Amino acid sequence: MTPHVAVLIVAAGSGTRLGAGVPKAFARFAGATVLEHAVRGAFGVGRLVVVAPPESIDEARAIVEPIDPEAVVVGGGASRQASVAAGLAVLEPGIRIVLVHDAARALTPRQQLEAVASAVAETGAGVIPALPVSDTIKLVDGQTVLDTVDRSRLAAVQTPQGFPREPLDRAYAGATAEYTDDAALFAAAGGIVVTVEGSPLAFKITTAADLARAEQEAGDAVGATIRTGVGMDVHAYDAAEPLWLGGLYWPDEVGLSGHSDGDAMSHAICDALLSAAGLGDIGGKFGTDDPRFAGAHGDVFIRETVALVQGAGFEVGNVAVQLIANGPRLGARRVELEAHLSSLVGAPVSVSATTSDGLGFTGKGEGVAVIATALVTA
Ligand SMILES: Nc1ccn([C@@H]2O[C@H](COP(=O)(O)OP(=O)(O)OP(=O)(O)O)[C@@H](O)[C@H]2O)c(=O)n1
Ligand SMILES: C[C@](O)(CO)[C@H](O)COP(=O)(O)O
Repeated sequence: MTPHVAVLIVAAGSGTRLGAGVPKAFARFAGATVLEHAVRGAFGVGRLVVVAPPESIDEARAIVEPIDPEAVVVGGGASRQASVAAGLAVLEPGIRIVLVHDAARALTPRQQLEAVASAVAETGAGVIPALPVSDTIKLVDGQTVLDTVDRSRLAAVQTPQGFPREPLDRAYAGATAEYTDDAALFAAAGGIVVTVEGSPLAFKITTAADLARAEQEAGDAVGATIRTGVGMDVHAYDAAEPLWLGGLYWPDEVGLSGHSDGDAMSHAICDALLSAAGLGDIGGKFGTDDPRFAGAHGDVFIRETVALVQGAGFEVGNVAVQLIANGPRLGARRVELEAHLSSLVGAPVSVSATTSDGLGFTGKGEGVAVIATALVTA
């Protein structure tokens, strides 16, 4: 995750044109709400702020927090613009780039969010994804056609719309009119806006037909390729070593021995990811004879592994990992551990722990075992 980027997902609309009987963010397709799909698609790109219908903040939190425990959820306003303003008001001071994103564009590829953030960092301008217009466009008065518009100069624009934070804050603070998108408001305040290529998958769910299309697109994606993988690692305790587990340092805990830092949790995650992508295992990719990895911390292995998995054409869906050991006790740091691993993997990582009831080497306190599973899609 890039710590100075925020993704502000506006989800406070009523969804009148959809007519689902619930606010559009809570309408469902492909087994999840519109909001859940949108948050999963944006997770890991930056700090998440979700703007929800004010009367349904708890319902929104119950959807958002299992995916990103650090996300902030606030109530929105009567217009999209007011909802964006409510989200901007709670951004942390360190945020320098803001991506404003419609929850209603729930299937937007993560690459589109990353491309917009990179383009804002490179250009310092407002950046919006756009697609060419494929229909012939007419200027009409009622049913009378007045003219044919030159479509080569038209673009249909999507979200996320990305901006440097300070000029965006200023533009919102000074806005005196309602705009249908953030780029128009930013440009009205004197900001420069450029486009990057949008994606057909970033279409806005507006009507019932759009929701049916989302169902079909999500089904097609699932039908494409889904793979799971499993990984396991074991390390012996070594009281002379510091403890590194899950990429975190654990002061006052007995360490683990190993060629690297003995971080069995990170290594099991790498094996699960490599197994899911059909890329072999950690021993084959980062051999003990490779001096680059002698003493390396777990985050080095996880980053390299995720790059290999992505290079093979896969996106990580999620990872689940279980520690089997007498110690350390994870409870007090589980949220921190999950957030850290999730940001390394770029997808949700859930962590659990158990003991083996005094049986075997983990039960006798000789070492730890860690099992991980991973899901990837292509
Ligand atoms: N007061 C509002 C209005 C809209 N939005 C959000 O802005 C995005 C684009 O709005 P749109 O798709 O037009 O949603 P609705 O306003 O809900 O739709 P409708 O006009 O049909 O009621 C959506 O993610 C919507 O939740 C919002 O956060 N607050
Ligand atoms: C921001 C937006 O999604 C860009 O296309 C769009 O303007 C919002 O649409 P709305 O229906 O007017 O809220």
